[in-house]
Amino acid sequence: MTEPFDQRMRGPVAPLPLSVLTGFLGAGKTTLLNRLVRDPALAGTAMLINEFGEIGLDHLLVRPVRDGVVMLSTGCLCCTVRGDLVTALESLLRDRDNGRLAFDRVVIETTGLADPAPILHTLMVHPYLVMRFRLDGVITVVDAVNGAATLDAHPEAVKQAAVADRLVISKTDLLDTAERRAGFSRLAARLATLNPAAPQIPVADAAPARLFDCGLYDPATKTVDVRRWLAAEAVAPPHGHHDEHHDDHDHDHDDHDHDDDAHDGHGHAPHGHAAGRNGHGHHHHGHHGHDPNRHDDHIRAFTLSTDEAVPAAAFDMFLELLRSVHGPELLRLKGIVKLAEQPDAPMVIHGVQHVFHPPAQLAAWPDDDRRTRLVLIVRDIAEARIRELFAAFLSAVGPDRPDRTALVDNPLVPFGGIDR
Ligand SMILES: Nc1nc2c(ncn2[C@@H]2O[C@H](COP(=O)(O)OP(=O)(O)OP(=O)(O)O)[C@@H](O)[C@H]2O)c(=O)[nH]1
Repeated sequence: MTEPFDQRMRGPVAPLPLSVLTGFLGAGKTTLLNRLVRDPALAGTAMLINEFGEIGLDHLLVRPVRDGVVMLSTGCLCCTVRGDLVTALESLLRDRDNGRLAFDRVVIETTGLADPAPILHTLMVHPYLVMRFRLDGVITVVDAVNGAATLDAHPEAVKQAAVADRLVISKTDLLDTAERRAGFSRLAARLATLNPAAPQIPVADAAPARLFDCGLYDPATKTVDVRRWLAAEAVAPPHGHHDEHHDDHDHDHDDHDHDDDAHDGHGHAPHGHAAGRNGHGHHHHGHHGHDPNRHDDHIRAFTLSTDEAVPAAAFDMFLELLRSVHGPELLRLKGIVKLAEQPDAPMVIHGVQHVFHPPAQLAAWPDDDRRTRLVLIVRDIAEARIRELFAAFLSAVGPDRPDRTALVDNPLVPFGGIDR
């Protein structure tokens, strides 16, 4: 049997699932959380609510039923209170360990302005927290009516959507005119382009079963579920010669029906959902683009996969180059990797920008698909460059080959200057 996420975590205390709930100001995070805390399925959930500004109104709204609500009122979670986040999580754990609080899940609601990356970083690199929590996923609330304008105006909002594991579409009840519905169709297509792997869940359907347990570890089966976690099938196949711009999209029909289950990749539906999208070969925005500098035109999701096993040292170098050269633009990377040294015990990796969760090695491949698969969400990096770099590090390329030597010797070269 495979062990949960990280075999080093074997021991008396299983890591607790932790979800990050984000979404721009006014998107409807608190409204959603208020509903969720009443759900019996979340009875054992501690909520951490980050407040922006001095007056903590949110805690008045969220029922303090579970005794697990902790307020962070020192400002924006992303920049000023990561220390507070650590302290708050540590104190939650202490209370739990001492029997003062009972909970088996944590949800952190960020402020609307927060860049979720530093929060994820805190959780991925803190030596104690990384042992006690496993990141279950990022849930991003997007307003069905105002979402598009928000994406246009705020790069943080685009990033929040791009790093999500689940997108919750709020205010769908306000889609009461043909114009709004048309606008929403475009928004949905736009979100599917930004983040094809994240199911879009109308808020009315946003039950705990569809929002939580999207991490690598599946509590239902008590095993890792790489396929569900990676959702690589939902991400568009290689775009061939296309570059990172999407201006070649000529479809204007909308195949995203958000009122049914087709978009929920959770549980048993992910493949139908993925196949439906992949049928189109690539994703399309619809025709909403009057601003050529839209933030999301800079973001794209794609997968790298190979049958070849890659030497651990070469893979490390590949990641190191990605991180050092394009860390800030590497919004998210998830993957399962076949190492040459141990091809039967794949490595699972997960990164947000330049920060990576400690890699976990699985005891065995979770299913028949034994390829290395990486899902990347990047901003302003040409997919072709990364494919080139990846190819250069595969085992077929000998360590003595000049192109790899050039890559290793000069990390600034590969994204610009390799002549092949
Ligand atoms: N009609 C409608 N209104 C909603 C919905 N969700 C939220 N709202 C309203 O939108 C406003 C903002 O909702 P909040 O839940 O406070 O949003 P938030 O994301 O927590 O906002 P911040 O804390 O400011 O970041 C409130 O007036 C809500 O009543 C929805 O699904 N439908």
